[in-house]
Amino acid sequence: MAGRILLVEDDPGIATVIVTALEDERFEVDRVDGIARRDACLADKSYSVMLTDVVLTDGDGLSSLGEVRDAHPDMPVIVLSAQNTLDTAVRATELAAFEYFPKPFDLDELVRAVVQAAGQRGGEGSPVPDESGEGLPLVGRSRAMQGVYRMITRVLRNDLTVLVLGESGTGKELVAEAIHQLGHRKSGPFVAVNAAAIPHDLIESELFGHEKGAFTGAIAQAIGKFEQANGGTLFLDEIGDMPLEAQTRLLRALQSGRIRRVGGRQEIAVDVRIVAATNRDLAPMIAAGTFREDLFYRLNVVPIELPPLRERRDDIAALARHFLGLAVGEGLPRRRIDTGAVAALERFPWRGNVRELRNAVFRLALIARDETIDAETVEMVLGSPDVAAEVDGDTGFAGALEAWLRVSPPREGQLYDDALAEFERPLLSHALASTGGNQLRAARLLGINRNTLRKRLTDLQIDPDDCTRRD
Ligand SMILES: Nc1ncnc2c1ncn2[C@@H]1O[C@H](COP(=O)(O)OP(=O)(O)OP(=O)(O)O)[C@@H](O)[C@H]1O
Repeated sequence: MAGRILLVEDDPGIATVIVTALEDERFEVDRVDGIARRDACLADKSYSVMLTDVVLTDGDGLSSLGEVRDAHPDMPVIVLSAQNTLDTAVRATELAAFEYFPKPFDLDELVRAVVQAAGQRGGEGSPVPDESGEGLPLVGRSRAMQGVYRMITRVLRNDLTVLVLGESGTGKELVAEAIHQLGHRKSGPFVAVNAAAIPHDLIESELFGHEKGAFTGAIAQAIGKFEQANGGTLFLDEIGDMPLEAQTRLLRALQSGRIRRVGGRQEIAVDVRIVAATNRDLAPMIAAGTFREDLFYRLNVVPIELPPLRERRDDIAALARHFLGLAVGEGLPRRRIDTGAVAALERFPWRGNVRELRNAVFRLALIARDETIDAETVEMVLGSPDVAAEVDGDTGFAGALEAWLRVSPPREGQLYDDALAEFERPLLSHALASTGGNQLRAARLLGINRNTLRKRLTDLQIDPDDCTRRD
């Protein structure tokens, strides 16, 4: 049995259709037509999910939903209603209903939501099931991930633009794939484009395509990612790395639903669902003028934030076992992991998040001497988790560089100069401040020629007087 469902529905026709569909999915369904019988059932048995209509023979199904939720906080509730008013939807959502289905609804979608809700409640398998009911490779049942799954379910039946946020390696691309595979566009293409991996001058042609002869090297017409994704989902990864001109064209395409190939005249209508992702903090980039605010609002319709792995350590055990399974598929020896090893893995900082954990587990599977990986093996292969955590706290220059890169997208061909200038500016200011503005002494302290210092101050537009005043 996939789970026990309580259906509160007074329309016998609708009830029969729902019961049959759920029984086909191996659910056991108790059907009642009013609030009194509902409460009797809830007092008697435990249910995986409750489905309820709003207008019932003996009252308003929503009015007492609050008490039901308080008495059964783990039971997801799906509200079905013919009253397709915003008010009903808002009331249902305020009562923390798992999903709200306005009638008439698509039966397949309802069944899928029930399967999903039953899975979230703690049944076996992944909380985000795919069409066949098999789990998608999104592992983890931490509270933080439950919030992510909940958001995913909210966007499956619509085309709202989703912005997936989170550090590198947290699973943003996996979330985009899940939205596509579980959503109503699943029969269409899923096309991913990584703005950080494409040279800046080619991004527009990559996204929108180009006509023959549009630029040197455009020897034939090319179809861009937007057109390739027509009818499906376009995943715009590392959106924070997109140059400003391309951002402008992207915004225009999103606003109009039409694109124009580079060098082309014709506007082409495209029907794509956009899921964008970034590991950058876009707010300071917007403030610095490197990311368009209007594009941000256009993309940030439904933000889904993936927490870093260190904030959901209770997922590490399940992820480690999942990756040991994948390792076998990659031809590595079959291994098990004991609780001591899991406890050790839970203490690492995992700056590289799930990706880093996956690589570490693969390494463990490869190098471990015994069939069972224990804490000692973890330490031998990956080093001490406590030392790693300590080093991690002391981020030093590397940490500062990372923080700076997060807000300043590298300018093609300029990164070295930009980063050195960024570092040199406070260094020269510090040297001047600590020598009371005396350039000769500052040059000696730095170990550089006085003329060099003067030239660098001019190049970097540093006023020596400012440095002494500030100190
Ligand atoms: N919840 C998860 N369950 C199983 N595997 C996961 C999960 N999250 C991430 N992974 C795996 O970790 C790796 C990194 O995930 P993914 O590429 O989706 O991260 P990302 O956030 O898009 O990274 P980046 O920002 O660097 O592009 C992939 O191999 C992915 O399959």
